[in-house]
Amino acid sequence: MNMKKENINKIIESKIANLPTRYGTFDVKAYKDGFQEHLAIMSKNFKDIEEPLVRVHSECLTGDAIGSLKCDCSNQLDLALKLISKEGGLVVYHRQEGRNIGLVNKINAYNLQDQGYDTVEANLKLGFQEDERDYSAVEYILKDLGLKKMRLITNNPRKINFFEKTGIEIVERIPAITQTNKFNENYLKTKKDQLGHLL
Ligand SMILES: Nc1nc2c(ncn2[C@@H]2O[C@H](COP(=O)(O)OP(=O)(O)OP(=O)(O)O)[C@@H](O)[C@H]2O)c(=O)[nH]1
Ligand SMILES: [Zn+2]
Repeated sequence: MNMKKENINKIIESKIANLPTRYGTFDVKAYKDGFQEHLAIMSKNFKDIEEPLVRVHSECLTGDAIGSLKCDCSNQLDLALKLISKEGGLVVYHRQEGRNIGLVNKINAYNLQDQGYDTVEANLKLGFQEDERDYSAVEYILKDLGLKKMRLITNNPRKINFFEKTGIEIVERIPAITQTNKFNENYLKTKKDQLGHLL
């Protein structure tokens, strides 16, 4: 499931295209790494900014496309797109659904959560690690786009640890904190208590 280092050489890149959105017009570039296709979404002034905002957003079909209230993904994506359209920067839409266990397994994890397991316990019960994501394709993308320094939008210390080792300087961490609701309260608490999120 994890992306292997050796696959990185085989990444196929698209050209850059214009994408008008409700947040403004972005430049987009797609990358294909095996079965996973990722999207870099850049503000028009991205290349001119020395320390751009960067958000690495993990795919969440239920949150991003359907408006699920079980997680904070949709709100975080909205926040990131608003911020980069205002201040300049980049969102990498990283297609590692369900912390890279895929949609079928994530829905099975939700089924276990319906029975009382939390987000970490459910992953473990299904035979996965609590977080199966691998950010090496994102590293490739950031370097392809010439990024040297960034203001990283995240609460996740694992992401920070990974990108600190890439040689790209994190000059600032911007919290990705959005509104909680009664359905995602426990999810956020588990992220804080068990996954170490800076919430
Ligand atoms: N396996 C699993 N994945 C989930 C669950 N809820 C959300 N996800 C996935 O988690 C990913 C988002 O990760 P989060 O842990 O919410 O946030 P993060 O990206 O690690 O951290 P931030 O940068 O602070 O937002 C997306 O791929 C979601 O599909 C769940 O209950 N189980
Ligand atoms: Zn989500």
